[in-house]
Amino acid sequence: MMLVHGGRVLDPGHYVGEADVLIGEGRVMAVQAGLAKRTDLRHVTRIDAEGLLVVPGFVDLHAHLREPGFEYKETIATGTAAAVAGGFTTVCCMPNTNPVNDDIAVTAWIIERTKTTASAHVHPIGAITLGSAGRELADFRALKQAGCVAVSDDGRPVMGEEIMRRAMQSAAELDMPVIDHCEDTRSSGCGCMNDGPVSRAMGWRGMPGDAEYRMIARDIRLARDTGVRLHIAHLSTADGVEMVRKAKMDGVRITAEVSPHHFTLTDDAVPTYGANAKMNPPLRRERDRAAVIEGLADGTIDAIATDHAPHAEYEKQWGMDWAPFGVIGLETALGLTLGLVQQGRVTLQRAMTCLTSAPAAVLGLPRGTLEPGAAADVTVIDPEASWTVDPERFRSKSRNTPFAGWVLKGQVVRTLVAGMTVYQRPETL
Ligand SMILES: NC(=O)N[C@@H](CC(=O)O)C(=O)O
Ligand SMILES: [Zn+2]
Ligand SMILES: [Zn+2]
Repeated sequence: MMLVHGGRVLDPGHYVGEADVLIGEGRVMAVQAGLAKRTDLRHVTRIDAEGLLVVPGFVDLHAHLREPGFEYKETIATGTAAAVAGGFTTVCCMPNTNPVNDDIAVTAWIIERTKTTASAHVHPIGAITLGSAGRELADFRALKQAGCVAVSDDGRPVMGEEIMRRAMQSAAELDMPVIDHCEDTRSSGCGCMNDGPVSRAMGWRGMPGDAEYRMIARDIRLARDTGVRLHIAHLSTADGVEMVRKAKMDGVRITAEVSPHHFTLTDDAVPTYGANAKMNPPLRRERDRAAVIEGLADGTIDAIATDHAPHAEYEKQWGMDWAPFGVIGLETALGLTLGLVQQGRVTLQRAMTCLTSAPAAVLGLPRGTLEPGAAADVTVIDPEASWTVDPERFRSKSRNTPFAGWVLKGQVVRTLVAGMTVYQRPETL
């Protein structure tokens, strides 16, 4: 048994206040004030959390762990090591690996690899179409049975309306969420950043915001027809937020996520950070950034997801036109999220909800909670600690972040997965 004592527990929806957390056999046994004083618990291993915040381990419902196939960018081992260093104890991994996770053999392989190499829970996401090529549906029933928690062709939008409709019908029957990378490639084409004054000033090809808008509009219509649970990935535009808000009011089963880079940066940052600020969807305008923050605050956007997308340094050196899209995010998500809290844009409770119980609820996972009986996945945070982002210290294999050198306030001190310490802040910081 183990006792995390003296901290301020913030378990969204269940418990907020000073309390001790008792852990046994990998599960939460009790969350209660005064446990540390009980004589029968005198000999239990203790973790001092005084002055610290104790929260459920974060759930990332959108990350790219790159294994199998792109082990030079990331592996399940390094990606989950980065996760727990960032306070995440559950990671859902996108299927754009090589081979694509469109087949139970790949799903089984990922789950097996997780057992032997991962420091966090990993839930695979299966592909919508074979090879994510947009032509033939994968076997969702088999993928679900093998352990996939959702389906997505993330990175490759499903352009064909008829195949997306059939995908949603099939997913609805199985009650599997469809995670939607909303991009109409007819307008985003070969762009490398947001279309607007900055792209024009730089002479870089733009990706207009309406590429997102058009796809969200189509898929809300299909979701309404099919009754599927539709989850919008990495929402980036004001118009997109408005559409999700309206669909929710209309009773469509829709949820959405935003990534820390989209609520922190705008396309004004692209000339400074270059390819390390190249991602899909691209950083947008200030109006869009304000809208996604507003959406987070009012519940239109359910969850914060990292879209951790590691790429090798040499690939990012190919420059704006040729570098692959994507930035890493597992190790900076907490600091950037707390930035919103420090600026008074969202409450601490809302921020923690968006990292824990809300993403778990989107996928129906029994995680992101400290309720007695739940797995003892616990993150201990020092909300006052300021630290400088140094990509050389990342656990991730990749370094592609625009936040190098940024000073963030709020740091993970310790992470437990199923009651075991899997990360501890290094002494020398
Ligand atoms: N977000 C990105 O810019 N890149 C992702 C794909 C994706 O999430 O669409 C990747 O796999 O690198
Ligand atoms: Zn995507
Ligand atoms: Zn992604």
